[in-house]
Amino acid sequence: MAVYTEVSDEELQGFLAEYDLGEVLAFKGIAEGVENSNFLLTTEQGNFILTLYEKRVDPEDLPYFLGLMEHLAERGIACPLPVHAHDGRALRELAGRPAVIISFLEGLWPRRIHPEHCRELGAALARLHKAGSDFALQRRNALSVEAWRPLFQACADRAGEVKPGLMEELDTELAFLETNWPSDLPAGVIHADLFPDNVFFRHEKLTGLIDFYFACNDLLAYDLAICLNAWCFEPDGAFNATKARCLLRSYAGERAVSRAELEALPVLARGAAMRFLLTRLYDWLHHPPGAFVKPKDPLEYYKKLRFHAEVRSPGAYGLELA
Ligand SMILES: Nc1ncnc2c1ncn2[C@@H]1O[C@H](COP(=O)(O)OP(=O)(O)O)[C@@H](O)[C@H]1O
Ligand SMILES: N[C@@H](CCOP(=O)(O)O)C(=O)O
Repeated sequence: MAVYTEVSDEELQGFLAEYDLGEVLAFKGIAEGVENSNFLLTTEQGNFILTLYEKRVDPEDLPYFLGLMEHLAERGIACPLPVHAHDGRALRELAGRPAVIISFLEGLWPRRIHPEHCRELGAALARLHKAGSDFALQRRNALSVEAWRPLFQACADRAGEVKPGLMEELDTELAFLETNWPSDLPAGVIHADLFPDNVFFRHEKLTGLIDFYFACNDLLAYDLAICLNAWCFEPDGAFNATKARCLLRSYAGERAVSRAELEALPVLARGAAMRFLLTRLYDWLHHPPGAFVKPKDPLEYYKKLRFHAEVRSPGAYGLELA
C-alpha cells in the first residue's frame, strides 16, 4: 500500500486553501505505487492526484520532474500536468513532505499485454523522446551503469539467499557491461521506468503516461530496452518476439533508429535487466519487516538478463538492420 504519510482533514483543508480547486468532495489513499504516497482528490473542479514525495525522491530533482511534465504536456504528450497554487508554485509542502497536485488521467493500465498495447507504446515512447529534445533542464541517470556496482556490493553478502551463486554470476555480467556499455548513441530525456503500470489505456488506445520520477537524460535506445524487458516477456518468462516487433517498429515509425542503436540493443537490454534486477534485489533484501509494500521478484529480471546475454543479433527482437 503506497500511503506512507497520512494527511489529516485539517492539514488538507489548510493546503487546499492555497489553490482554486473549490470544495473537497472526496479524498482517499491509492494502494498502487511503490515510491511515494498518492491520494485521489475529488473537488468541485474534478479529479486530481495529490502526491507526497517520500524518502527516495531527492527534493532537488523535483523541479526537473515537474518541469518535464509541463514541457511534455505542452507538446501534446498525454501526461499529468502539475497544478499551480495562488502564488504560482506547484511544488509545496504537506505533512512535512514535498507535495504536488497533478491532473488526473483517465484509463487503466493493462493487466494482460497484447501486441496492440506494444504498438501504441512504441509510438508514444518515440513521441516522448522527440518532445523532450528541447527540454532545458538536465538530470543525470542516477541508476545507470556506474551505479550498479555499489548496488551489487550492498547486496553481495546476502544475495545467495535469493539464488545460490547469483553474486558470482552478476559480478561477471557487471564486468562485461562496464566494459561494453555504449556512450556514443543519441541521448536525451528518457522516462526510464515505462512499465505497464505507468501506461494507461482505454480500449487498447493509449490515454496517458505517468510516474516521471526516474526520468533523466540518457541514451534514448536504453528507454526502448527498458520497455522491451517490461512489455515483451510472458508471465512464464518466454520472450514474445511479436510484441517486440510491434514495439520496435512503431517506435521506428515515429523516430528513426540508427544502425548503431539497433546493434547496441542486446547490450542495452542486458543493462536494463541488470538495473531492475539490482534495485529489486536491494529492496528484497532490505525491505523493513511488516512494510506494506510487497517487494518485486528480482529473479524475473535475472531470467531476462540470461535471455539477452544469448542474443547474438538485434534481428532476434524483430527489427532487421538496414
Ligand atoms: N495522473 C494520474 N492520473 C490517474 N491516476 C494516477 C495518476 N498518477 C498516479 N496515479 C495512480 O496512482 C498510482 C501510483 O502512482 P505512481 O506514480 O506509479 O506511484 P509511485 O511513484 O509511488 O510508484 C498509479 O498506479 C495510479 O493508479
Ligand atoms: N518499475 C520498477 C519499480 C518502480 O515502481 P513504480 O511503481 O514507481 O513504477 C520495477 O518493476 O522494478
